[in-house]
Amino acid sequence: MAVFTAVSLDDLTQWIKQFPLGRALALDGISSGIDNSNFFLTTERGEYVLTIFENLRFEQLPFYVQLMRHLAQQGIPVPAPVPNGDGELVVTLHGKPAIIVSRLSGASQLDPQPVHCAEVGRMLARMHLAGRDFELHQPNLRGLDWILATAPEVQPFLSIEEAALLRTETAYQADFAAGATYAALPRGPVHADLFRNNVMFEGERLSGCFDFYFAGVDTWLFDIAVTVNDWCIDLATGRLIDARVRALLDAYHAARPFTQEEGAAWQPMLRAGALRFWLSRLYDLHLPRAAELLTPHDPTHFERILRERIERAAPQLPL
Ligand SMILES: Nc1ncnc2c1ncn2[C@@H]1O[C@H](COP(=O)(O)OP(=O)(O)OP(=O)(O)O)[C@@H](O)[C@H]1O
Ligand SMILES: N[C@@H](CCO)C(=O)O
Repeated sequence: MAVFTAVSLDDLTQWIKQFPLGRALALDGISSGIDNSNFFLTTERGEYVLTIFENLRFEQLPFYVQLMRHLAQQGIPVPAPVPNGDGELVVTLHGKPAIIVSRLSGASQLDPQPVHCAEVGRMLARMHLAGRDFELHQPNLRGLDWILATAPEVQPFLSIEEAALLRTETAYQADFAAGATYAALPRGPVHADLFRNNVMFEGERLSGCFDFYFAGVDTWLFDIAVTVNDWCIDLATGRLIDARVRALLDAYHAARPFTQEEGAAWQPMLRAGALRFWLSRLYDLHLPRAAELLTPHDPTHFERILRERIERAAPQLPL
């Protein structure tokens, strides 16, 4: 279940009048998702998604919502937020921040083939380029600073082997991020959570991506590493599947060519992407928020991926 705030069609009768969407005709709770309450909303004007934010506050939302608007305006297939009559994108519903966005067509592709990975790579490159002139700035809130602050908090819950891996990898990433190669990497707004469940396909064509609530400014390569670590692996072992990696990277490179520095940073960045999700999953498992309602994701999946990336070289970036 993933509707934490109950909303009925009756609740929307007055509320929806602030939007240029006509009357609300149907409202269906969406069962997937672990952070927010989401509903498919049909109005006289079309199909939308209503999101009520359960954890993010008003002041935390402009970066994410404006970024979606900016990207949608540039033709990237992301949900477009609908402004109300006063031009506001985030409004109150049942005392919580809420938005209405356009509904994307398609369905998740949970068994991706190289053709799907190529679509994801092409879209990610276009998204990075389209974000270059986005004016708001927020760092990646799950970046290195967060990793360095959070690792000590989970250390007491770990086995000796896990604790050693977390310590050595955190030190490795801090060292890598202090170097000249890292400093030269191109940066901008990144999605930072572009997993299979956040992308829609119609057949072999990518029809959209969503869930921008981990977006922030970081290196583009970090975003690519996070994406490859989910789309291009054998889920059971975490091992990279070369044909998928090649397809994703070649398609990305065709739209936004990689730099020499990115080539040099690729292997460490794949490790950074794995470390970030291993740590957030460890944190959610061992230090859940008081109001956490759903089962946390399995951290050992990303521990396996991290060990794999350390032990086995990944295909190089095309340069
Ligand atoms: N704009 C959209 N168009 C079509 N479907 C959408 C849209 N936004 C969300 N959905 C659907 O709602 C589901 C939940 O959305 P989302 O993943 O953003 O929720 P969440 O609670 O933030 O999830 P999580 O944090 O677990 O990824 C998605 O899996 C998707 O099926
Ligand atoms: N993609 C994250 C969940 C938050 O969206 C994970 O797999 O840990």
